[in-house]
Amino acid sequence: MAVLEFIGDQLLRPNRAVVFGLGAIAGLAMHHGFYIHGEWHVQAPAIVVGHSLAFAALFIGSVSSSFAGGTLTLESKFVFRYPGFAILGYLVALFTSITVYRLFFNRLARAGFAGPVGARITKLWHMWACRGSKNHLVLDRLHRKYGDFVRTGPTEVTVFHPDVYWVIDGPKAECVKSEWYDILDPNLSLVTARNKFLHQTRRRQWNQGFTTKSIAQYEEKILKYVDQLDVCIEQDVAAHRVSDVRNLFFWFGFDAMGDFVFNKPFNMLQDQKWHHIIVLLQRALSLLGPFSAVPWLIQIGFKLMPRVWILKDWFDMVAWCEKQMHERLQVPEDKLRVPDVAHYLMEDAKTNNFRKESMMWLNGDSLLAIVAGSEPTASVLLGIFCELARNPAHARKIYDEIQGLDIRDARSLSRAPHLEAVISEALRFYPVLPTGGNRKTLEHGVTIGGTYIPPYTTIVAPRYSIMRREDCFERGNEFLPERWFEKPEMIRNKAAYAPFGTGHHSCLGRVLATDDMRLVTARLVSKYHIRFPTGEDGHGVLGDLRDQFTANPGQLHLVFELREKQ
Ligand code: HEM
Repeated sequence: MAVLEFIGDQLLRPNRAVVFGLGAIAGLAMHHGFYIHGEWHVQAPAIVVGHSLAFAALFIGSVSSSFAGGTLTLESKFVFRYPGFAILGYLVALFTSITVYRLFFNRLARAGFAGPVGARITKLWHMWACRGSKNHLVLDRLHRKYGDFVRTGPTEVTVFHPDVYWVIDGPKAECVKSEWYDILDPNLSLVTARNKFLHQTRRRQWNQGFTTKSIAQYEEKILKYVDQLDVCIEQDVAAHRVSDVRNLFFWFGFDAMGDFVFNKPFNMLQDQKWHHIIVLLQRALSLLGPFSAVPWLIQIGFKLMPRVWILKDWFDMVAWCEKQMHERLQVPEDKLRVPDVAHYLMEDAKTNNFRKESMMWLNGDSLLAIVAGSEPTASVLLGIFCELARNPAHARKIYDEIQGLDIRDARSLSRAPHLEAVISEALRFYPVLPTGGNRKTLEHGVTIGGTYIPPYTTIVAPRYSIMRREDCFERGNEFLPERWFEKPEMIRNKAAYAPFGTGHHSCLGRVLATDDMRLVTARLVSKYHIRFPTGEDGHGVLGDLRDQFTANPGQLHLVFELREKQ
């Protein structure tokens, strides 16, 4: 059957069925020859551009061939319809093939994993479900509906089984980080390194900045910000003002991080206002709420529309983080009283004569250090103080046990069991990564709690739900620090507890963050009674929490009152 049919002597018109069919064959070939194999998210921008160019070329070719030799050879109404039929055929076949394959034939479909139909077809379903940045609640609902293994994407399973952390991140783990972690491409960073060897090598460099000695040096700096935090609260007390604790803890987190990472505080506690760049950073991070579900869309946005909407904030933030590192590079080392985290990260760049790749690591790691070193601690502190106000008995117990301990020494405070228990419980109840931290199986797949997860499947392990499982934590939906020392039987399965991650990808700032929380909690509890003001019940901290890879908790206002002893 001919592609073009003659009408009259000269004029041609396309055989629509054939043109449509040819397009459809191309669509099926693209799906089965290319897209079905391997990862394409990083190439997504090139795919969009390539397709746009190819479609445009079809139209241009059609127009120019219609006027071959200066005379019209194609019937005019078909000049645009002709390529249109081909493109339609291509797209219909491509998307139908993708849908049918994902619904009935891919590995997860054949293995019979249950999940919402929309999620089985496309992750755009998930993006829409997360438009309010409440992925932790979206997944929690799916858990209740479908059980411990839920298909939440064409090639994604969300696992609520407590063994998941050990399987995906333990010493024998046969998983890598998922596509999400290419978010900083082309920059490199420790947390986003998907290649195990590269990750290990970079982690060794980071480790040098987290030895017992360097942590002790950072803590000395941090004490200054505990003092400043206290001054802010004193001022609120003197003015009979309610304290905006969310602001205070975030300012504390960023000021302390600025100092121990870049030797450069943001002075937010001192000025009692947000630094404009931190506002920008928080706005930029908010795009991770809905878009984390769709790494290919993030790549398209970042690479094709970097100056549009909130994406501009993201790139301004990245540029600013890089600038901090570059400015830090200019500071002579002998000017530093004690080395900061940047000092250790720059070692590699110096050794390699600031080669391009070393600078890419520095750029990516500056963003990692800024985000990881600030917000997580602030958000758990918010949880701790919300619970202390809700149940003053915890504050009373902490107050009693820290008498006789040095509240400016985190090691000394580690001997206060109720304080330790409150921190452990806050890390469980207010997880810093409510759902983030996806991994991907390799060629052999993995087995979790008796269920086989096929090769090349993304595994999501939502801490928010797993750390509340009733079969792992008795009365898991309640904040009960007692389970961590007086009533160990209330912890039924400790495998479910992984606030700092597990194994070789676990948090490097664990000791530092825990010490920060000890120092702040002990200082404020030793000096103040804490209560909710009228109309506040602390509900907003979790209720308004936005899951943007890291948790962004809601507002909290508290009244601090000086203890009589003062
Ligand atoms: C309460 C506070 C914190 C919690 C709960 C926490 C939790 C975590 C978790 C769960 C991960 C794994 C992320 C992933 O798998 O993608 C992680 C990674 C990391 N955290 Fe933290 N974090 C906290 C504070 C800090 C602080 C203060 C720092 C200091 C800079 C820090 C530095 C890092 C780094 C460098 C990594 C990447 C480790 C790697 O990939 O090898 N964290 N954190």
